[in-house]
Amino acid sequence: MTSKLIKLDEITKRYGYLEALKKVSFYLERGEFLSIFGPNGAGKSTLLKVLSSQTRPSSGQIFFDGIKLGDLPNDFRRNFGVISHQPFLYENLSAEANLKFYGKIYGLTDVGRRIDDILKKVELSDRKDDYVRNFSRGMLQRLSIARSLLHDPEIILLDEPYTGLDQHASYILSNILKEQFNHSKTIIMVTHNLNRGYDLASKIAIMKRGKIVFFDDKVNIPKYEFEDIYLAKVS
Ligand SMILES: Nc1ncnc2c1ncn2[C@@H]1O[C@H](COP(=O)(O)OP(=O)(O)OP(=O)(O)O)[C@@H](O)[C@H]1O
Repeated sequence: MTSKLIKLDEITKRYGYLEALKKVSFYLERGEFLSIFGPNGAGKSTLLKVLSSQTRPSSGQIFFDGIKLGDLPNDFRRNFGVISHQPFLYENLSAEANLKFYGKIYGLTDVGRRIDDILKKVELSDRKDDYVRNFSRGMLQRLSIARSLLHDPEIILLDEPYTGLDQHASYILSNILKEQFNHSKTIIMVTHNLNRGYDLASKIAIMKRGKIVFFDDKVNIPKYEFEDIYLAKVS
């Protein structure tokens, strides 16, 4: 086992003539929390999609634990929890039925206990029998967080997870992410919220026009300087 849990080697992603990612390289060790910032269109979501195998890179290699993505067994995807713009929930099922469905896909044996625990964490226990079609946007997002963490994944990828969450729900999510980080999960989060992203992270990346233009340990970046660094890198 290598300490480099995730390694990207010159990842390029083209959509026609547009290069959404241009030779992106970095690595993360197990248990790190990387926050990725950058303006609209910088390639942040594309990077997460490539990492979660939702789209293939045009060139370059991704390694997990030293093994090429293409050489990993199919069930390797179980190691991922992905929170993206799509909730991946069935509107005509209750919250609990949705989670049971995912529990079955992941072959979880203790699904009842896990569902109770995770619904408690996202504060939806009292709505577990309600149809998802009647959920507000923030409740959908909370259930989507519950769905993505139900199988206790090693690697958590989040694309703007605070979108649609009110202050209390944002607080709940931050606490869940801190807990996951304390349990040595490896986390990559794309966010426009400099403050929150900085506070949670152990590493910081800034992207611009498909390139990583800044990548460093948070300990090297005083918080009071971070906004200036960000603005200088993206302008
Ligand atoms: N499926 C696609 N087909 C064609 N172009 C795409 C596709 N997905 C993304 N792009 C383009 O790739 C570039 C990077 O998009 P991406 O969504 O990765 O940016 P982003 O940094 O996540 O932006 P935002 O902050 O607005 O979410 C953009 O120019 C976008 O228009």
